[in-house]
Amino acid sequence: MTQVVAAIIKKENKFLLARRAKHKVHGGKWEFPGGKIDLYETPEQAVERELYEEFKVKTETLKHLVTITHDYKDFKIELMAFESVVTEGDFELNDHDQIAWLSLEEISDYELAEADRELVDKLRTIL
Ligand SMILES: Nc1nc2c([nH]c(=O)n2[C@@H]2O[C@H](COP(=O)(O)OP(=O)(O)OP(=O)(O)O)[C@@H](O)[C@H]2O)c(=O)[nH]1
Repeated sequence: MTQVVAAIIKKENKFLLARRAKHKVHGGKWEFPGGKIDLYETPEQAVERELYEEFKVKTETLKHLVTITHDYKDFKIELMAFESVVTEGDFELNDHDQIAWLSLEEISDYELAEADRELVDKLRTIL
């Protein structure tokens, strides 16, 4: 099972989502930014590294919020979501073609990565 981390970044009741670039696996789908955990890395280090690679922003990981698993048939992921805050930098797009700040209601209108529907449902109950 592939371990993936995702950052939940909240600003005035809106959450940061990013759209995966067309050429990537699940291209065109919206997700919470993050990626696979590298060998010898903690989940927190992975979130912070990914956010820097993807957007050139520095973040601090506050706490683990929820973990879900999803079976994409050809691979299975364990998706761990962490509450993060941006401490430095302005968003620059590298791996995504768009970002958006959305309320939990607005998120329903976006085409999410399959695994994220359950994640959003869980977030609704705790945030
Ligand atoms: N970052 C992120 N990935 C997600 C989410 N939901 C979800 O199904 N995934 C899936 O988890 C996997 C994460 O891989 P990735 O491609 O973003 O990770 P990476 O940057 O480390 O990988 P790469 O360097 O191989 O491209 C992808 O298959 C992605 O579609 C989510 O909310 N955030």
